[in-house]
Amino acid sequence: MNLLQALTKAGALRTLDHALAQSLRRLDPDTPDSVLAAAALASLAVVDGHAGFDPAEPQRLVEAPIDWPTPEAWCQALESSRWVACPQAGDAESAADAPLVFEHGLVYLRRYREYERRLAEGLRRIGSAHPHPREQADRDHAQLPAHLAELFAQLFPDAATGEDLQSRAAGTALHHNLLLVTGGPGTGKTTTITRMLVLLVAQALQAGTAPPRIALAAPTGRAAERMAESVRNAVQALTALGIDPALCAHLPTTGTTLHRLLGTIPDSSGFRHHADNPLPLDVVVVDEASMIDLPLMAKLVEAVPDGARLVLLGDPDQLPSVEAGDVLSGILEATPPIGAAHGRETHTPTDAHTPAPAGDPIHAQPGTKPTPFPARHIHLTRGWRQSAELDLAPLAAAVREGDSATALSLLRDGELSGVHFHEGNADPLQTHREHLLAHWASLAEATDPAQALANAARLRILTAVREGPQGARGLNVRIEDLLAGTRRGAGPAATANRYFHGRLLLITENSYRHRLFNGDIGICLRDGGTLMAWFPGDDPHNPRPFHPAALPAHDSAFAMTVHKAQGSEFDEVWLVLPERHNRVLSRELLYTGMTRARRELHVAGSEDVIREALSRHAGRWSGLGWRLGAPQETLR
Ligand SMILES: Nc1ncnc2c1ncn2[C@@H]1O[C@H](COP(=O)(O)OP(=O)(O)OP(=O)(O)O)[C@@H](O)[C@H]1O
Repeated sequence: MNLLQALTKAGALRTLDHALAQSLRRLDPDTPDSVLAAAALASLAVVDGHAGFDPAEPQRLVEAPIDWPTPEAWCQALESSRWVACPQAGDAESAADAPLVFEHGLVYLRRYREYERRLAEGLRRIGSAHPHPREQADRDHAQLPAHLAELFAQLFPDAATGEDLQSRAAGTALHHNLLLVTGGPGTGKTTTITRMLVLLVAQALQAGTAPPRIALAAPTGRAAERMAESVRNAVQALTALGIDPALCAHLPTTGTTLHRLLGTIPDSSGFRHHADNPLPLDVVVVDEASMIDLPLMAKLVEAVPDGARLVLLGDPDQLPSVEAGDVLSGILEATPPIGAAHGRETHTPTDAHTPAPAGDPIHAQPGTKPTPFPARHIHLTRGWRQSAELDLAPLAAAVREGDSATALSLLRDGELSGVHFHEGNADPLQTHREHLLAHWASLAEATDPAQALANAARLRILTAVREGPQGARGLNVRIEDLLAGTRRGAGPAATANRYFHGRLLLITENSYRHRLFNGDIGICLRDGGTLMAWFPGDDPHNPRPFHPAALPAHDSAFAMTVHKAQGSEFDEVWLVLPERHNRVLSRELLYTGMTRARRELHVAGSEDVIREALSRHAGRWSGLGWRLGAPQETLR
């Protein structure tokens, strides 16, 4: 049995992966089996979130016992195949007639390799333009013109200590066009960026130029809404600090999704804004950057005009994007954080104003220094969001570090306020039925869709997996059956009566036509005789109604996977882990699930599964870090 047959027999491939391999075989019957299998696996890798596939570690993609070729033999077959391009340089476009690219140890579908190349090129373009050439000598706020230095001190009273990373971030942002601000929940990313925006406005007004055109964006509607709300709160706090309200008035008060920002085109994955029709903006601030996949980030970066700023905010310890990429990790690999950041690398770049000409960082001539990636990164570590109700920080830190002994002891001690461990409980829907059901049943009492959507965010079951007894799909079916039982004159089972008053829905594919996107959550409400599904719109007070039959692909959302919950927060989270280890479990998954909780966290799972999950990283295959010139030791 050859490799492709073995993969098919093991059920490892999707129809699409197999079809790709078969079409190459039809075009050239002499194509070696290992090349056909690599094509199928490169296609499969994308749905698993990878940019490409590593023939040296096929077991990471397919767990079934397969007699894999040796990496050397596989690489050799790939390099000599007519279907596989092996570009000479990371920034060279690959041959259009080869559907596969083999580069730096990864086999890519050409389209994804090109996204990666274009993204790297776009990031370098943004980062290497200097916002204010005449100020290039100014390295930090200490050298700001007096009027700005005064405002800076007002905005960042702790700056004088020299230890305050928030002021470092803002000071850096004044002089660099590509900035990454990372940190866990509540470390002040949005607060810092709001203050930085005030500085940029003041800088422009002082120079007698128009205030910068600023956009706040995020990958999902909910995340965009949360970001705008945080900015509005931060602005309020500034007004209280005595900052001139006229400056704050130039800041945006609403957020938008990346799709909306770029301008969706019905029934197309292209956008209205691109390199030839760039965004009419001077500053683009994007939150939840860890959720952005490779194609979307490439399109965003290409649409950022020359000379504009791009600020990416995110939590690098969260799960990578559901779709192909792990883009934020790749960028961070090439951009170590500036300044002291507990437990992380410290690095103060000396290249702050070295112009960074375009060029291949990897294949530079011997003796020449690779061009440093022209981005700046500040990692914020101090948690500012004090909640008397939920003391999550010590647990989140242990999970992030993969320290299962500490995580388990914190969970078992029960001393963290708001954190509850249901050890060995595989079915909270059984053990805590009344409490959980009371919440979902109450959703049917709302008559106002905006209120119903807000209430829905009070509690959520989050799962690691979709299938199986602890999977989101099975739990939703059971919850719907239970709810059908609680409704008066329930009639047919909920499963038969798919759309019922109070049903929560989760969109599972992007629909540009509806402006509904993967991960959006809505609620079915009956108004008179008509049942409509309501989803958040641009204005949180005015959700948009859809006829359920007209919706793009969707599921129920009483329980949902942690992956789908990225970018959302819920007052009470029930994190339900599978009984047995599953390869999707990782420390990033647990960390992301736990940090979705605002007031109360319940974890249901066993010691073995938690230990196993914390021993694994949710790493993805990606060549972005390498392409951006990351040092070998920082590449995952
Ligand atoms: N320097 C500061 N001084 C006082 N309070 C601060 C400071 N920085 C942030 N905060 C407060 O901490 C809270 C969280 O800040 P912010 O929303 O900016 O964090 P974040 O990192 O963007 O959080 P998330 O990732 O959850 O969106 C806010 O209430 C904010 O007012």
